[in-house]
Amino acid sequence: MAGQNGDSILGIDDKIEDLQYNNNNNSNEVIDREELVGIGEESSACYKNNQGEGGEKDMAGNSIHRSGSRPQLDLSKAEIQGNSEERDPTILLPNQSDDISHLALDIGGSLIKLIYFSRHEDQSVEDKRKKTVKERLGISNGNRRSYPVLGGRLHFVKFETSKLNECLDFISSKQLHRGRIDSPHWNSEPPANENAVIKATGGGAYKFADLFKERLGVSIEKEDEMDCLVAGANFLLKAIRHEAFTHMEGHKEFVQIDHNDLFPYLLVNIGSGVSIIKVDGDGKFERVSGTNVGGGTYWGLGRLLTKCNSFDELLELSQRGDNGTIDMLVGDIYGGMDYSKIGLSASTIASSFGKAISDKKELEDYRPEDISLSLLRMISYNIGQISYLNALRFGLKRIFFGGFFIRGHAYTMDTISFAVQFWSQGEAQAMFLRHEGYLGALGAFMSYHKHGLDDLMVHHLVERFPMGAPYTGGRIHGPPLGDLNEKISWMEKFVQKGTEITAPVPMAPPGTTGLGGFEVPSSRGATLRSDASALNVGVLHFVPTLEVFPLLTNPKMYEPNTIDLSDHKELEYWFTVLSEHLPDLVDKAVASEGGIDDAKRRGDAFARAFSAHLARLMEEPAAYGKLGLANLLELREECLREFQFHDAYRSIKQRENEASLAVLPDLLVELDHMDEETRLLTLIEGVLAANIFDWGSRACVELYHKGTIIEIYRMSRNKMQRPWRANDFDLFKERMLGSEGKKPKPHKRALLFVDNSGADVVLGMLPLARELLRRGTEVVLVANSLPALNDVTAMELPDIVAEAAKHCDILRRAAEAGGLLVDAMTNTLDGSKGNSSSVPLMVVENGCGSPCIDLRQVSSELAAAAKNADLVILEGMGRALHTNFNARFKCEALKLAMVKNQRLAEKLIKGKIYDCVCRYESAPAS
Ligand SMILES: CC(C)(COP(=O)(O)O)[C@@H](O)C(=O)NCCC(=O)O
Ligand SMILES: [Mn+2]
Repeated sequence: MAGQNGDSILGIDDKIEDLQYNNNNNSNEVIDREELVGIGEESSACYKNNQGEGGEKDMAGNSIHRSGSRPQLDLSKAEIQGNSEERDPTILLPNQSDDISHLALDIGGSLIKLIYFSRHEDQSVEDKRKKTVKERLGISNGNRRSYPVLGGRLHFVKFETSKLNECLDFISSKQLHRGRIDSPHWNSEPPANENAVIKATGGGAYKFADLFKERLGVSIEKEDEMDCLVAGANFLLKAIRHEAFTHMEGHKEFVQIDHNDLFPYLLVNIGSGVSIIKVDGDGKFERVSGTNVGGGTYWGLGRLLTKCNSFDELLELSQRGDNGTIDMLVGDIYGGMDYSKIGLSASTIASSFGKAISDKKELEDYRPEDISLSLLRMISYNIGQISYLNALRFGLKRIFFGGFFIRGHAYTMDTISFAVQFWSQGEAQAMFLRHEGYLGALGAFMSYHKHGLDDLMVHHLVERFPMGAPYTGGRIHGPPLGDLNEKISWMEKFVQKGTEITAPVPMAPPGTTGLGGFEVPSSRGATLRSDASALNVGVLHFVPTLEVFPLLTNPKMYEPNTIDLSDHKELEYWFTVLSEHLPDLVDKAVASEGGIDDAKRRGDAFARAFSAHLARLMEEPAAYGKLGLANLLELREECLREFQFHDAYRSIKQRENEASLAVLPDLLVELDHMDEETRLLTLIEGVLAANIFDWGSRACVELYHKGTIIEIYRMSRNKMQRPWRANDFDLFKERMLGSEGKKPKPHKRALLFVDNSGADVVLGMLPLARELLRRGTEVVLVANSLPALNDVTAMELPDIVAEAAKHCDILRRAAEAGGLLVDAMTNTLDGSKGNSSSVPLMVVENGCGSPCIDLRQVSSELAAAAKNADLVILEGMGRALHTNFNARFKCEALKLAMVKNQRLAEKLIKGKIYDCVCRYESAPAS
């Protein structure tokens, strides 16, 4: 191994230095095959699948504490009710013991909407290191509330009101009614059952109160329906980033709502009937109008006229309808012509169902499809028009539509939008809500006192889309299934249905006439997913410890994603990349769990689940909110965790750490023999070169089969000559070393967002950190909270630092000062007990478990560390390119990455694969 046989770590005298990168598509060969003779064995030993190594040990052999992102659910005795081959079978989880804190219901005329909150187990381990870091960073443990707010998840479930018993069974089987309702302390024991109270709104809260008492022994506390609708809408609009969207001619676009400029607005809730509410603030509203022609009318009339059995079936029929056979159109009156003088196209509906007067036809002569579409258009236009007239009445520009009538149905939304646009001549805007049907239930939920959720903000909420009940849109009740065997067999049985479902996305090109009418409904796909809206609602995770990164110059304008996936070609490309990577990822994941049969089943289930997500998003990219590459990469990690793969690259990371730590001492010696300027350049080159160790890049993974870690590292260093494609090194050098004899002040505190394990962190970022420490700058290493690909985590870093510190005084003293060596180190370089005169080296977690980082949601630890920082260093493709490439900071920023993807290199830096980015941005003038 290099360093051990006398070769220079930096590649001087390197015997493979003449080897060239070859950027041809199929051959990312860095190392000539002949040169590889003799290293094959070592190579495969380094990178072979670690079958049979299922242990959960860290580098030091200690057990790893897994901070799983979900508590385990008891799925024993879970069963499918009825025929499991049915389209929407019901699954009950009789022994599920999720820790339910609050349950709220909206019992409407057609549907029961149920929301419940399950707490996270408090898994935070407050070790000595964390305590020291907290002390250093001045983070107090005091809570601004008089009672704790723990993280947890909010689940959304619905039932047909006609099947109330199913709802009661569900509540009972999951013991939702025995929650810790109104307990001032969430960790106290549940109250006595006989006093249990459930908050509920909607007419059914009155109608079915006795039944709830009889069946569940709980009292229903009724909440006013309008209060609840408004509270629910206000909560969603303030707390969920991608909640409201416009939908015009099949095009969905999320609208950023400014919390300080939300009121007044018009809320139109389309349930069985329609309520039109002017909202002026929290709890300040007036029901200004309404109409009895609503969802109930569509369903009621539709059922009579078409003999459909369900609302969804009726809606599905409309997808194939042609309302022109039954509606009287302008063209029917004007001999096929537009009535252009008043802006009406020939296809505009002059009179809904108007043709039925003149035709000598009976009901049976009309196609049910046409009737359904005609009804849908009639009701949607009418609601849109009445809503607009009310908006006009009060001078309101924004109209939010909610209620389960909409069901995420593209054509319904287009029709309403069209009516608002047409009558307001573009002055008013119709917006829709992703949680459209849950406003009332959410409001009832918000009415519980002391759950402490009222002042939660956007950054406290993370929406996840686990596989399970909501995904297939079946009547599968309960939270997304918790995990393991039942879940896997569920996946095996049902995921196929999930991928078969066709989303209500526009299939036909936009077809307006320009004169105020659709020629063809632009959003009518061939088929309609039966339960469109359920698919668009995930599980809301409340993470009260998340904060906005304080060093962002303009958090409101901040967009983490660099690549715009609304470009369909781009979307297709990245979907292909992720799909093609899947078999390799599954191999690694299964191997990380010892390759046993259970792991293989889980691996298969993961692959199906993730592919189903991709298929779903390919159909409707905005299904889960605004989609960026970072979301896709995070979704993959979440999906792995869902199938209990907590660290697929664990063994690989461990090997790479060990190999890199073995050569670190030699590297440090070499660096120390250099003058300041050469050293700084060498350090930055080192970071860029070592970023080649990326198991998420197809090209890099191919490389690893051709060389050992150290060979690849040295080769990469040798190819690291400047100019780099984006090269601000001279600016950075001037800031660090000064010019014309002037010595600049060192930075006070630098935040180093580290990326991959192994050479990347050990031979790249740690030596850079050491240089900063040497200059008197405090260094905070910022690492992932949860594993993602081969990224190093905050939990793993202290051991790595401790190992490195054994051979370096600067690191040792700084690590001691930063509380990293509390009990990890015994052998110091000089055998002495460390003194803490050094500036500290600290480690904080970033709050995420993805290769990218959204700086709107970071850990409170990181937010605290940022307060005194004057330099941010973002490293790696995920953190510095896919996300944050365009982010602007209040302090200086250095973005370092090797571009390990040809397409990204062309797009971002007009370069080629393996080009490097060194972007330095000075602090904006204050
Ligand atoms: C997942 C990654 C962002 C990780 O890169 P890193 O942040 O470790 O530098 C990157 O490997 C990536 O974008 N991979 C997909 C593209 C590809 O395989 O070419
Ligand atoms: Mn990485």
